[in-house]
Amino acid sequence: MSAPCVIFDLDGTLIDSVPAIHAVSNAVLTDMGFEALSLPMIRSFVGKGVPNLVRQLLITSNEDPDGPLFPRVESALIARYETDVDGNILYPGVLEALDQLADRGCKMAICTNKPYAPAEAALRHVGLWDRFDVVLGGDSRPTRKPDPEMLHHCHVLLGGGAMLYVGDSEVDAETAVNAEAKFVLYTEGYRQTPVHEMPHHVAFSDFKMLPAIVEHFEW
Ligand SMILES: O=C(O)COP(=O)(O)O
Ligand SMILES: [Mg+2]
Repeated sequence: MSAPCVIFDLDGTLIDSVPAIHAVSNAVLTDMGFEALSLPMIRSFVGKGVPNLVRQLLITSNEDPDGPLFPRVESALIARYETDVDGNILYPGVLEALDQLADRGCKMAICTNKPYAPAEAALRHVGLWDRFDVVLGGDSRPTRKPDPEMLHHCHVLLGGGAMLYVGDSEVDAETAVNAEAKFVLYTEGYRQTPVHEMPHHVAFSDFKMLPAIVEHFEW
């Protein structure tokens, strides 16, 4: 069988981006006179894109998520999101795993709910920008995950054929179910649900394991 395409989620899958999102969120909140929030709390807001993050920041700050503060917080957050990239940290073994998958002939893509521009900035920061054939962000398509359209579109842009989707969260598992895609769960990201309660085909905790999972996947 020819090498499958491998489509990756970004936040909590290839990079630990919560330190960056935490710093950006707290800079925006404190600039506006609100209290800073803890890192675990911010982590629980990541996975559904910027609109959800902004809503959660406002709700936690006792503000109306549908009120006039929404666009102000959203634009302040997006402005910083692209520049404050230092807190994006590559998970161990990712580069080596991507090298091995590329050597095996796998086409690879990113399908993230993070908007495209900060996704590009984070990928450049960790040295991954030139590793992917396609990058789609949360604002690249009319809808975002868990709507399957984004994953389907990414797959089409890669040229179709056998495909594995690799992600860390409940949103990714739901997207894979909606897309009827084979889902490989990275267990060390931001999920809040026990692994056995998340629909997945294979789970792994160390990127060293990923090339063998792709090689021996039972279709
Ligand atoms: O920005 C987010 O909310 C999540 O991004 P992800 O889809 O890469 O996990
Ligand atoms: Mg994720």
